[in-house]
Amino acid sequence: MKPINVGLLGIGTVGGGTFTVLKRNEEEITRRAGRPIRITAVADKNLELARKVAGEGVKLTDDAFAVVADPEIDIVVELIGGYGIAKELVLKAIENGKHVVTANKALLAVHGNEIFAAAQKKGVMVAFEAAVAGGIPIIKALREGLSANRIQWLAGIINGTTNFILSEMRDKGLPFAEVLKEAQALGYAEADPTFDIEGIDAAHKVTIMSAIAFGVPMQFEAAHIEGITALDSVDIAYAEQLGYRIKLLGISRMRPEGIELRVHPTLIPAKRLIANVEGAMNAVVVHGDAVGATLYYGKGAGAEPTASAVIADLVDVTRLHTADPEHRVPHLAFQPEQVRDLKVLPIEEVHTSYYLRMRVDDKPGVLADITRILADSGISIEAMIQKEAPEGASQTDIIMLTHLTIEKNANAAITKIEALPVVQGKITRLRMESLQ
Ligand SMILES: NC(=O)c1ccc[n+]([C@@H]2O[C@H](COP(=O)([O-])OP(=O)(O)OC[C@H]3O[C@@H](n4cnc5c(N)ncnc54)[C@H](O)[C@@H]3O)[C@@H](O)[C@H]2O)c1
Ligand SMILES: N[C@@H](CCO)C(=O)O
Ligand code: NA
Repeated sequence: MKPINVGLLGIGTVGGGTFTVLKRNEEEITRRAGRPIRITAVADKNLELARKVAGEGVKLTDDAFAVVADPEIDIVVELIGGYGIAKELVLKAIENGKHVVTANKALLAVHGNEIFAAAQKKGVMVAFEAAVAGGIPIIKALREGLSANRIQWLAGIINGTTNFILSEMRDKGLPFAEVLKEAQALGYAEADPTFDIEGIDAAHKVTIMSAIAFGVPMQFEAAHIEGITALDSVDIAYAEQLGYRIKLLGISRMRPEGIELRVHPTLIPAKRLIANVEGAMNAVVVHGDAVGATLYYGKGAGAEPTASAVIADLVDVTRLHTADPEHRVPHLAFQPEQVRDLKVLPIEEVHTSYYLRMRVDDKPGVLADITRILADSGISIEAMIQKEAPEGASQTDIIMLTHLTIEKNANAAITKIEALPVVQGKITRLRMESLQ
C-alpha cells in the first residue's frame, strides 16, 4: 500500500517524540492506519538538531514553507508553536490542499475560527488532539464518544506546570520560584512560562474544549483568566483543613443565557478523584445529561505522551484521507452550519460558591455582623473556621465557605463586609466547585 507522506515542522520536544514513536511502532501503526505513515520531510530552524533526531533518508530544511509547498507531502504536522509563523504555515498548508495536525493550542484558541473555516472551504482536515491535555484522548471523547449527550459542563486540570507547582508547594513546602524552575527543566513549561502560571495556557485549552462540547465558536478573548501567582500558601493549608484541595481549573458550563468560560484556582472536595491528580498529570471531568460525570486522566505534557496524540491524529487523517469531506467527523464536533453564536457570560454572572478569608478584630459581635451581611445578600454559609487569636493578639482569621450564589452578589457582600470597621484589609476570595 502506498505510504502517506508527512512533513514535520519543528522537531523539538513534541516533534522529536513524534519521530521516535512513529518509527518505533511503525508496524503496529500501519496495521491500524491501513498504509504506512512516513515522515519524509522535516523543517526546523535548528538544522543540526533535525539532523541528529531524523538522521538519513529524510529531506531536511530550515525553511518550513518549502515543506508546506512540497507536492509530495499529504499531511503537515505543525509543532513549532506560537501564533506567528505557525499561523502562516497552517493557512498556507490548507491553501495547498494539505491536511494539518497540530499541538498548538494557542494558535487554535486565538485563530481557530479562521483556520477551521479555511479548512472547511478547502475540504481538508485539521486535527488537534495533542493541543488539549496532551496524550489524553479528550478531543476524541468530546467530539465522538459523548455525541449522544447535551454536555452540561466540563472542568479540568489542563496545565501540568501549575499542577506540578501546586503539588510540590503543598507536599514539600517548596517556594513557588524554585518549583517553576524544576518544571521548566523537566520540559513541561511553555517557552514563555507566564502562559502557564498566569492561566493563559489553561484558558487556550478550555476554550477549545468549550467550542467542541457546546457547538460554539472559539471565544478565548472572552474567557476569565486568573493564574496561580496570587495564591497564598496559607489558603492551601486552610482549604486542606476544611477538606478541600486547591487546583487551577479550566471550567466551562452551558447555561441557557450563555456560556461560562473561566480559569482560576478552585477549591474542590479532597475526596473527588480529580482532587488527587498530582504533579504534571492532567485530568478532565465532563458531565453529559445522559452519561453523567466522566473522568479522563493521563499525561498532559512531555515528548512521547504528546506524540501519542499527534500520531493518533495522523492515523485518523490517513484513514479518512480519501473519504468524502461530508463523511468525516466535523472539525468542531457539530456540523459547521449548526455552530451557535452563544456568548460567554461575564464573570459577574457565573454561579459558584466561595471560600472567604478575612482578618477581624477579636471582639464579640464581629461574626454576627458578617453573617448578617451574607444573609441579607441571600448567601448561606456551608462551613466556617475561626482561628483562635494567638496569646496577646487582638486580631484573628475567619474562614467561611458559602453555598452557591452569583458572583456579582458575592462581590457586593464582600464590599460591605470589607467596609465594617472590625474587618481589616481585603478579603481573600477563592471560588469553589463541587464537580458533581
Ligand atoms: N512540550 C509539551 O509537552 C507540549 C504538549 C502539548 C502541546 N505542546 C505544543 O506543541 C508545540 C511544540 O512544542 P515543543 O515543546 O515541542 O516546543 P520546542 O521548543 O521543543 O520545539 C519547537 C521546535 O520548532 C523549531 N522552530 C522554531 N521556529 C521555527 C521556524 N520558524 N521554522 C522551523 N522550525 C522552527 C525549534 O527550533 C524547535 O526545535 C507547541 O505549540 C506547544 O504548545 C507541547
Ligand atoms: N505547558 C503545558 C504543556 C502541555 O500543553 C503544560 O504545562 O501543561
Ligand atoms: Na489530548
